[in-house]
Amino acid sequence: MKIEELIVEAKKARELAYVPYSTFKVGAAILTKDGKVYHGCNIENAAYSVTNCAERTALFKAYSEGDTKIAAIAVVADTERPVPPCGACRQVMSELCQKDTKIYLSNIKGDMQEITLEELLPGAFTPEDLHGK
Ligand SMILES: O=c1ccn([C@H]2C[C@H](O)[C@@H](CO)O2)c(=O)[nH]1
Ligand SMILES: [Zn+2]
Repeated sequence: MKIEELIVEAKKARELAYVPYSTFKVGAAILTKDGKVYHGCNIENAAYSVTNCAERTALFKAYSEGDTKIAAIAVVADTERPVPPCGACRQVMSELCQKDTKIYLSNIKGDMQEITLEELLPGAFTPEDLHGK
């Protein structure tokens, strides 16, 4: 699957965003190494802090189906620059994506930025830190 196609899938996912509070729709699409696509959108709540971002929705969907090998993730929102994931998503992506996972940030007007996990969250807290290895 081409990058452009994965971004189209992220745009489709974005249309399902549940955003009554911010009205800010975000979509994400994951391509697994087995060739499956998972979609994710942001899902808000009247108790604002339990909102789930699009990136985490997509990753949790893949993991909860046993698909943990992530080839690529694309994220899209209607932003001036390619949408930057929030800190919580950067932390989750640093653990649930792999070193070779391709990460594509994009926006509705068609800008795209490819970024690495290390660039997203340098010095992330890792399972190795937790276990003192
Ligand atoms: O990369 C991002 C940035 C923000 N949001 C969501 C969270 C909230 O629903 C809305 C406004 O912050 O956008 C995402 O889903 N992904
Ligand atoms: Zn986030």
